Amino acid sequence: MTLRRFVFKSQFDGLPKHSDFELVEEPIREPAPNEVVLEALYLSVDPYMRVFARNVPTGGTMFGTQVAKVTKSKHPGYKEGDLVVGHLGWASHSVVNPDQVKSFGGEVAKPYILPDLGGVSPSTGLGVLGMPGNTAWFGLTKLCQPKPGETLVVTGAAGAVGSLVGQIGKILGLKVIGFAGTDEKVQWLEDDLKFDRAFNYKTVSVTEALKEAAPEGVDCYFDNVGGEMSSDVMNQMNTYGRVAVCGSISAYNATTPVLAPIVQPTIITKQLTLTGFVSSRWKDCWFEGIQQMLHFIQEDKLVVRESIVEGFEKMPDAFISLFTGDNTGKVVVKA
Ligand SMILES: NC(=O)C1=CN([C@@H]2O[C@H](COP(=O)(O)OP(=O)(O)OC[C@H]3O[C@@H](n4cnc5c(N)ncnc54)[C@H](OP(=O)(O)O)[C@@H]3O)[C@@H](O)[C@H]2O)C=CC1
Ligand SMILES: CCCCCC(=O)/C=C/[C@@H]1[C@@H](C/C=C\CCCC(=O)O)[C@@H](O)C[C@H]1O
Repeated sequence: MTLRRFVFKSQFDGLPKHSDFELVEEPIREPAPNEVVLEALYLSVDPYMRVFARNVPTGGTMFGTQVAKVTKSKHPGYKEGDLVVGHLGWASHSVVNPDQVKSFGGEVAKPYILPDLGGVSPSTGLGVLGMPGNTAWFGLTKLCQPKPGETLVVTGAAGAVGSLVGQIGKILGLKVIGFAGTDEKVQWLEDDLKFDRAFNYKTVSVTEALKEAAPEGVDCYFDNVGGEMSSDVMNQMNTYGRVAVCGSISAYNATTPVLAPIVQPTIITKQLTLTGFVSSRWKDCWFEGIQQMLHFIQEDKLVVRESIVEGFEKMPDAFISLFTGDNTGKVVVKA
């Protein structure tokens, strides 16, 4: 039996390329005491990989999370057939001691057994019932602290996190306005996800769109893209508005520093609160977040969409699609 893994061949320069990765194949060794053999079922590609790949040495396995099945176990906490979510990288199989698995940042991050999802696909353990779902749920509720009747803007609105943020906003009684990069995505947000309004940021002025759609002003902004769009949104915010600074994907592939209109005068005069965050901030209530999102699914309150890419060898294609906007909802690779 062999395993395949993608190694990082050269540092990214601009948009990631296929030639930045190399697929290598090697035998799968037998597990030692306290080790398990894991077979990847679904693998996640996420925008943060573009940013933090600079920490990976050339020849190192690309990092990332996956849902994997335990196929052999010599560890008392795991049995054959268990499904786990873990930082196992871009690898088709792994032989690891779960107690020693580390995230790309170097912290020990023991793979967790996927909770009972009541028949929902295990792939969602990488999306709505995992990191992106918790990012949306906790980021919106804890940092934007929305009140019913307020107006929420979300950018990257048709993606893994953004599509959930907007829908949670509707569940919480907000007026929701989304920005995404194609007319099809805009239509999906309005027709299927019931956003109050959505706009294609590539063809409209964000400022004019908000003056028209939110004349009352914006109270909460869930920022997935950064840059000029975010300056434009903040300029339309109300006094004491709250911004959850989640991501800045508009600049991840930039080769020179990205400039955007300064926002300090707006932040000061409107007394805005901007809070940057990473989802692990809520690691102590991680499973509560998953249960909350599962309840929303079971109550038919959430439309969950995945862009499933078939085949482990397609990992680079799936990853690149995040930056070309080819995905809608969560991108997952089915091994
Ligand atoms: N703080 C945290 O803990 C976390 C932060 N994030 C951040 O949230 C954001 C969304 O992540 P995620 O939901 O996983 O990814 P998405 O599923 O939203 O995929 C990325 C999307 O970003 C949009 N995009 C790409 N390039 C640009 C650009 N130049 N300008 C504007 N939009 C662009 C594309 O949609 P379109 O067609 O609309 O352009 C693309 O589909 C990212 O910034 C990510 O880094 C994600 C998870 C956790
Ligand atoms: C400018 C980069 C913004 C990245 C935003 C993003 O997508 C975050 C995702 C986190 C991700 C990375 C978290 C922390 C980085 C620590 C840096 C380091 O250790 O070198 C991961 O934790 C999943 C998401 O919560």
